[in-house]
Amino acid sequence: MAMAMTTLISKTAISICPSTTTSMAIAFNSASAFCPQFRPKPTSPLFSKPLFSLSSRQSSSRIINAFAKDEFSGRVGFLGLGIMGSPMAQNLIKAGCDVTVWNRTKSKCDPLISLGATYKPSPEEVAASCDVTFAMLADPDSAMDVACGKNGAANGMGPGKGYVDISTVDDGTSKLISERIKATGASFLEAPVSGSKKPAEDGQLIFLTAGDQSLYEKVTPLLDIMGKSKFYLGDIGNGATMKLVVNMIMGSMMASFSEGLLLSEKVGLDPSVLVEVITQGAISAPMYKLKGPSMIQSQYPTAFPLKHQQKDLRLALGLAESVSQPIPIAAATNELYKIAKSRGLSEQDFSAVIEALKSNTTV
Ligand SMILES: NC(=O)C1=CN([C@@H]2O[C@H](COP(=O)(O)OP(=O)(O)OC[C@H]3O[C@@H](n4cnc5c(N)ncnc54)[C@H](OP(=O)(O)O)[C@@H]3O)[C@@H](O)[C@H]2O)C=CC1
Ligand SMILES: O=CC(=O)O
Repeated sequence: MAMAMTTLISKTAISICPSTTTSMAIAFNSASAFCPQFRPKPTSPLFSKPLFSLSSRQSSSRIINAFAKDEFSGRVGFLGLGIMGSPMAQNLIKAGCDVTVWNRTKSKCDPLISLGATYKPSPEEVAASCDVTFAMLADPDSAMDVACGKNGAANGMGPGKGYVDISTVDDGTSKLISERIKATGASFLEAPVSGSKKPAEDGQLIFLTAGDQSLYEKVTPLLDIMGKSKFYLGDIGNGATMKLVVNMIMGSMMASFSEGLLLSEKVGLDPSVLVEVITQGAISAPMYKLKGPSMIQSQYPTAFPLKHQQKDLRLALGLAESVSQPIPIAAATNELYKIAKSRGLSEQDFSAVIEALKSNTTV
């Protein structure tokens, strides 16, 4: 399994052509055919990337491939317009894509309709009217329901179409959705994202994709509008599990950071100084500087809802169980998020987990 993944990754890496001015120009002209106002993101000369990922700039050869095949005429569906789905769909519209939207709570479609999106009253009708449909749903149940339920997207899928599920779910759910979509003759790609509300707004997400490689290639220009990089990880399930491992680590980091902030305060240190010290050292992570100051003020403006972080920990525990891997730190962390949920903090940012460590929750 590990061997197979490595092979795939290196094949992907080998297939990247070096970007030249000419090839980039051809690529961007082709992308413009899909989304007329498509503009490449400026790339920093200092930008560094892992060997096996594709930054927007490097994937120019794939943009050419996608349009040379001309299998999609460019109608893009988007299902699920929450914290993440809304800005992602907005970026597609702003890039000039022909976007059709649906959301369970219809009012969340209105700002996108104002920007030029078309509305359809069910996932089935979105899928039927689009060439590729993205889905950004809360959890495994909603992802399954929107894809495979009554009036679900699968009913509108068929040969030549593609379904890209970007929700964070477990590999089992992703495989079930894939089977249902592929039974219609359509292609399926799982593509959960790393990066939160702000990266979604800024088109700076990281896509963790797996499934039909031809669909990956076709939607490359769209992923490049919404994100800064993407990984193609091979078989269905690999993207979902990579996302769960990343979020398992993130949840534990936040819990540990919370303990540190509270301990420093209790022993008479200034927690803001702790944040500065961490920021300058080897354990620095953008998250600490971003969330620390508001956590110290007991403010948790929602970027990544705490209920979703707990869902990801729960799914990571299931994943670890399936391969008998002990993850005691994640297990303890999950309990902390459950306490936070029981204190009514589900809809707040996941940094509100710090409240579970306080004797009296005041939020
Ligand atoms: N926020 C973040 O920082 C990140 C989130 N993620 C993941 O992305 C996904 C979406 O997250 P986010 O946008 O933050 O979440 P939100 O809670 O803001 O949005 C969830 C979306 O799912 C829809 N939904 C929920 N339940 C159902 C259902 N039963 N049937 C149909 N639709 C449903 C909601 O519809 P409605 O509006 O009607 O409630 C909404 O569109 C999650 O899997 C999350 O783990 C990944 C990376 C970052
Ligand atoms: O899933 C959350 C994120 O920040 O990534």
